[in-house]
Amino acid sequence: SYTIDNQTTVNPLLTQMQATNIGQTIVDLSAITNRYYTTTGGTTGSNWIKNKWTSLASGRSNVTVEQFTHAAFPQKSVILTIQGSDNASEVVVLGGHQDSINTAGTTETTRAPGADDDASGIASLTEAIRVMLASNYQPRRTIKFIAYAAEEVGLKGSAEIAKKYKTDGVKVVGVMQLDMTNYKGSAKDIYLYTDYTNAAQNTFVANLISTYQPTLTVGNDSCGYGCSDHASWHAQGYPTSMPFETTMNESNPKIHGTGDTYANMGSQANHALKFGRLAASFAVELGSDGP
Ligand SMILES: N[C@H](Cc1ccc(I)cc1)C(=O)NO
Ligand SMILES: [Zn+2]
Ligand SMILES: [Zn+2]
Repeated sequence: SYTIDNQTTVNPLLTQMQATNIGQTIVDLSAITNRYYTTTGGTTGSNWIKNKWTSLASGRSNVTVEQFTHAAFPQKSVILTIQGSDNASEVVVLGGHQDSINTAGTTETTRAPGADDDASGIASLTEAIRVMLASNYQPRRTIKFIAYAAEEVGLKGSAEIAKKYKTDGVKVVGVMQLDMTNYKGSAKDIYLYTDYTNAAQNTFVANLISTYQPTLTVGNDSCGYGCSDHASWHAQGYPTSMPFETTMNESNPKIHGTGDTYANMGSQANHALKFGRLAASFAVELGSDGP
């Protein structure tokens, strides 16, 4: 049941979240030459996220950060887990992908900043993690934040993780994907994608926006293919949602090349803040439900 009843917990978190923090994470990640799944930059990016999330988790006994070793490639996904209290067997997943690509061909030295695609999603999630942990929030369900490896080359990281969770019988009650959150290319603020997602959960996400960010406008669109990691979870039968930055037709033309930079998004992260706040409200509202 998608009840929205944690305003006293959620509202203070949203006011603490800052676009400048999100912007700094985008700058730091996009400074790496590339974050391609087979280069040293791809490993550097994975380690950067691990170190960042580990520092946010310091002092919290029920929070762990791990790197997930993938069978077929060197870039490791990063998973931060906030262990639940009395409903810990039910798991809420929020993710974005850490890898970047230059479709002209990505080698060790090819520049692929990936500021929007998808440093912005990782940065939105990181700011949600920061305020949730700083406030000592304790969920009843378990909450996992995942920085997926190798999305650009066929959703490889999320496919391996989602399959493992299904095989292991993990009860994932909801998944949110943040892929590209900082390019404001369309009239409305947040577009909820309707393919490879769950309609009931999408309605819940729309209600989260109207409850916690009432000035924002919401639209719908569809990709027409498995356009990001939510499709990996959907394929395993889990409920997913993908709030996206624009309509399909107005998507960021600079992605997958040297032009996907923070500067080309106005050197600010105001759009990404909306998605970070949505992630925090999704995590707390779903994470606070008992058995
Ligand atoms: N294909 C996706 C980007 C992408 C996703 C959705 C839409 I609409 C437009 C573009 C990708 O490159 N993800 O990393
Ligand atoms: Zn991409
Ligand atoms: Zn992407």
